[in-house]
Amino acid sequence: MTVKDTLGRHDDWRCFEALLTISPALLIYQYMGFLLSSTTSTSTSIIHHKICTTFISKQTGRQGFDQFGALTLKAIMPEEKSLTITNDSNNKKTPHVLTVAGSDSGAGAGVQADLKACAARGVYCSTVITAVTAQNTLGVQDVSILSEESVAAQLKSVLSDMRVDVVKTGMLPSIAMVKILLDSLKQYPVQALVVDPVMVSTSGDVLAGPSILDTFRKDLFPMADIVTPNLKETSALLGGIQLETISDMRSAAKSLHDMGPRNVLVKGGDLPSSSDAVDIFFNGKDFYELRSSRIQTRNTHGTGCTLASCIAAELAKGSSMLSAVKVAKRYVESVLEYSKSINIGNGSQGPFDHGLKLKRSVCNSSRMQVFEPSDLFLYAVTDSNMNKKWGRSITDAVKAAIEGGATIVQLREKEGETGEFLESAKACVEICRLHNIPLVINDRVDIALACDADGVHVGQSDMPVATVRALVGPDKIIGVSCKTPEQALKAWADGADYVGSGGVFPTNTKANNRTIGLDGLRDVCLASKIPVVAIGGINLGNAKEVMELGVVNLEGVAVVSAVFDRECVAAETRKLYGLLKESVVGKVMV
Ligand SMILES: Nc1ncnc2c1ncn2[C@@H]1O[C@H](COP(=O)(O)OP(=O)(O)O)[C@@H](O)[C@H]1O
Ligand SMILES: Cc1ncc(COP(=O)(O)O)c(N)n1
Ligand SMILES: [Mg+2]
Repeated sequence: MTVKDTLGRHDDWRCFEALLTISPALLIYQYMGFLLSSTTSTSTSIIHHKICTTFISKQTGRQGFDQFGALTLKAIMPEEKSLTITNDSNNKKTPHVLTVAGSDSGAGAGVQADLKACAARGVYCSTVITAVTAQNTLGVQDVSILSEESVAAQLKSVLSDMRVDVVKTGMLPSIAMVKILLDSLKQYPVQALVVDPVMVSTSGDVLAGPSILDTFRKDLFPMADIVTPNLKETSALLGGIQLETISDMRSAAKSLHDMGPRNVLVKGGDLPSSSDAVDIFFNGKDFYELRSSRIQTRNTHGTGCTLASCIAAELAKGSSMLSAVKVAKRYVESVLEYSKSINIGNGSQGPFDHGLKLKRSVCNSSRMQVFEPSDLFLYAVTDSNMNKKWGRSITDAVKAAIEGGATIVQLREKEGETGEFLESAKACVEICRLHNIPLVINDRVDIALACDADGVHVGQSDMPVATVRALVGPDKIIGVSCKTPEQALKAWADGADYVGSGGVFPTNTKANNRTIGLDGLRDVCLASKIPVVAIGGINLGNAKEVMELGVVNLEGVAVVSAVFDRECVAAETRKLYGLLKESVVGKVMV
């Protein structure tokens, strides 16, 4: 009987264990053949995984079916040519944290904070909810504890199917729940257990009563890779001791370590005597004083949950404990600093912004509109040499172009220092925002991100569009210079928003650039799936001719010298704008 036959009829892996003792190599051989020749269902792939991990650990003394395990298999069966084992990069496992915690309706702490922290740190997060709290920035208004059966069922659903790397616990409101969790972890071991012994919310409301303390100390802590109590929790766990100094925190970390966890982090967010936020990390051997500046903000609700989730996330990615803790602390400091002035709720403890995104819209500095094809109507592209020649700053050039009617601006600064360029770019962003005109940066994705420009324009030999898109995110504008229909189609497929097509006419700004003429422009426009702006040698003398092509997708013209190599930028831009408006009236699409 082959493994395939057996898998068809049984979901019980114990029969495979028996087979394994008879002929492990044969079984693995058949298993690999099966794996390669069929699409496996979820339940059979769990069985596969178990067979493999058991076999590999028996043979090698190592845990898990990793690249090492795969190589071991190859070593056992070198003659088997069909045994192609995918390498790690193709077979990368998604780091996965399971949080076992309470829900916070205000979404500042609890499961919601855990999900956001893991998402922000690039780790998948599943959830087992232990309680549902009604909570906001004023405090906790209600707590409903879920049934033990429900918690057990949630644990089983996730752990039996989803290959969790790290479990992180938050609110565990009953002794029975702690026991259920520990039983589940015995059945489905994970790489690490991070315990945030949540007892009291920042607002002072009780989330797990004192009766749980003994279970935490005796049952949960010995299983933990790290425990992360705050000062109140540390005091409660140690019989109500006073914690006023960093030296008190050190002794407390030592006493907690004696209860069995492999590492302890005593969090000092609430240490009144310290102007820094100091946490003490103890690994049983060395103490580390982890310091960050104390951010002055009301938005600290959920810092503890976030810190523990971020530690779990870093561990799931493969970090050592100390670096996981350091990264997590730095992350909390950054999000607090970023979110210090965001304003959610009327109470004294606000949530913060894990995704580092809300501030912009709160400050209303971002251009909220999405990109419109009509934005390309009169596209002004700056040139550092021309500005130098006429003795004007980039900001003055941009202001004048906008005054004259430019509908979009691109900073194309091929010379000069990065620091200086960034400062000018930031000033231009402000000007453009004021007038609700999009600002795009040529080539320099780093500058575009640093000044929060509206987009980037890249050439064929600059950074690939798909990479730019991955870096700048879904909401920035990306433009690409294209000479051919093929390039225009690729630009669209890679995630660009518009095409700049040319040079239409010969130009001094790009002396050796091949021109495509009006015919080339028409071909690109007809093939394109995104709007096109014509560029290259366009001026008052020929702009009308370009627009009167009347071809589909052609939305406007881009100009450099025609406006910036002139004494009065605003006046020239205005003339051009008028001309374009005239030619648009009665335009016929081909
Ligand atoms: N105002 C703050 N500025 C910077 N870091 C802070 C601030 N408040 C708390 N932290 C940090 O946030 C983490 C959570 O700490 P703490 O607030 O003490 O825990 P909990 O949220 O469990 O009460 C710790 O690393 C702490 O140092
Ligand atoms: C459901 C739930 N879990 C944990 C906390 C603690 O978070 P914090 O100490 O930041 O208030 C909370 N308030 N609510
Ligand atoms: Mg706190």
